[in-house]
Amino acid sequence: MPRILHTMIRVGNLDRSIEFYTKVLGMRLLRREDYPDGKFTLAFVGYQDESEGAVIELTYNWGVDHYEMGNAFGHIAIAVPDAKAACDEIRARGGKVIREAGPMKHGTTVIAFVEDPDGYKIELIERP
Ligand SMILES: C[C@@H](O)C(=O)SC[C@H](NC(=O)CC[C@H](N)C(=O)O)C(=O)NCC(=O)O
Ligand code: NI
Repeated sequence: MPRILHTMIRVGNLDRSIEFYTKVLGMRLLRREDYPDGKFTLAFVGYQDESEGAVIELTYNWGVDHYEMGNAFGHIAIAVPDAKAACDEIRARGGKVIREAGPMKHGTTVIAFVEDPDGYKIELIERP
């Protein structure tokens, strides 16, 4: 049965991103690998091992500290038991909440949005 393994995002500062995904969002750094021939480093972060759940692949191209975000990519979604409490905790840990918890526009699902250090959007979806 195929399954989603990871979503890859390019980041401008790997340590900054690892710090955010582990310390602010509570993920684990699962593995980090340098590819000197390609001048890039990969770091995988997530809540479960890669054999158990989808993860985020942080790609750092050496010397590239900024990417144009454009308007096509949407977000990565995380399930949380209480979206408001999650926003409060993320703020307390220094994270940036860009959309407070509440029912989504045109719908009823309770969501919130957080922005990562590069400006990628992380959606918190309330799943009690
Ligand atoms: C169900 C949950 O996973 C969602 O992502 S719905 C969130 C909702 N999405 C949209 O409105 C998509 C259309 C929009 N025009 C777009 O291109 O992003 C959303 O972002 N709602 C915003 C809000 O504040 O509720
Ligand atoms: Ni979504």
